[in-house]
Amino acid sequence: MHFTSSQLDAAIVALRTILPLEYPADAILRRFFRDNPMLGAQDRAFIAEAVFDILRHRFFLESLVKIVTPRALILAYLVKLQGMNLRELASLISEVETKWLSEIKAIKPDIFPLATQAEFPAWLVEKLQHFMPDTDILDLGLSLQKSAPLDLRVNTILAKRGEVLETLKQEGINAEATPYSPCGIRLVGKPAINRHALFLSGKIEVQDEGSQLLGYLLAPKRGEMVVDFCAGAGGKSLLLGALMNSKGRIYAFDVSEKRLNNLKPRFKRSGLSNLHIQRITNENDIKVKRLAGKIDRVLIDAPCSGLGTLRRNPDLKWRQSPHSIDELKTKQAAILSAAASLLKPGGRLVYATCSFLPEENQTVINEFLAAHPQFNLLNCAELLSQQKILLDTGEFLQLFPKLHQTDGFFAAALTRNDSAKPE
Ligand SMILES: C[S@@+](CC[C@H](N)C(=O)[O-])C[C@H]1O[C@@H](n2cnc3c(N)ncnc32)[C@H](O)[C@@H]1O
Repeated sequence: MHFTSSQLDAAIVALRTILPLEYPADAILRRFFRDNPMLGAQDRAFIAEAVFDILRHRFFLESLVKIVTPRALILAYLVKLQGMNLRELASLISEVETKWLSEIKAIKPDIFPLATQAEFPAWLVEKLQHFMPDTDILDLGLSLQKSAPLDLRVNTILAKRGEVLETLKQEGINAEATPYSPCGIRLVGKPAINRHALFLSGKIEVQDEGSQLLGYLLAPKRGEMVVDFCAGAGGKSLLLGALMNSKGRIYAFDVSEKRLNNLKPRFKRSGLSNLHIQRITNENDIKVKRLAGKIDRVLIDAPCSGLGTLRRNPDLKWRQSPHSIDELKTKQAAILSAAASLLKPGGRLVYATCSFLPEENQTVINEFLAAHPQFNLLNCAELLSQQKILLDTGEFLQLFPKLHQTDGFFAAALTRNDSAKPE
């Protein structure tokens, strides 16, 4: 790799801008690129990769550095993670830096405590130790230090997966069908897919395979009434619409106008006509109450810590805390309880998070079931096998990057007993 001093300087400024982590790293980086239009495509690619890799390995890199500065982190990254040798850097670094970098060259992560090796903050290791042995914590941490693949969802309203794979192949884009999701494609590498004709024509969307499986777990049928309670930018609403062949009605609810606005252009591209996008003020909004007992399928993609997406959002480790997780638990329980009241007897509800913490997952579900005896748990492995998806993680769906090459999703499926009257 030919590496220039201007690339080094730009990466240092980018990292300095991001490191306070007051906002999501990807949003700050996007703004940084907007404010620095003179950076070329190669510079941007280098900076983005360096910044995210440094965040993924920040605890290790910081333990190699005497005084933590953006420059020291980038130099340690180049030598330790990019394997750059000191001769390549000679014209860019001082004598003191050369000496320090040669001293750290042989240091391996395994001499450090578990939290550093796993790249988890101490509070998270402590939480995980309640239900996982240290070897599993390390495995989980290591799997989340890798960068995530780019997964696509074929919009089956407009295209077939085989056709899309063929088109990508003809263009030299290396891609394969995902192992579980019937409409998923996994790319090798990261081509700029959002400028591709398949994307612009609505035939494909970017969506992690794990996220796609949530749609198959809900399995909405044509003509049904469906609610995507925390629709956000609508990744899952669009999949639900395609599974329903655009027949029936989907309400895409969210409290965030901004996120719902991001759904609008995607909806336009999708060829769907059955999506009703509605902002709600909170989970008890009158728009929600009006639909009580009328809905066949409810998806709750709950606001969560996002720790299962650390491959993509490594900065979440510093943006979450035991306190924020306590607050999320309360919010998740309130949303689950409000959204469940929408369900018709015999209907299906899927509660999902991209977290691997039981307190955001099993605990929320178990407490809900204890307080709402008219709801029963359904077995996720059986529901998926009804969709011809052979993936058995037990009664809950629980996905891990190391085992499934997806983000760390959790899902539970519930049904309301036929005999129960809506609340
Ligand atoms: C995990 S994100 C959803 C992502 C989205 N389903 C997708 O596939 O792109 C959680 C969403 O919950 C929304 N949210 C937070 N509190 C809410 C509430 N009380 N009612 C409905 N949505 C809420 C957030 O604005 C956020 O968009």
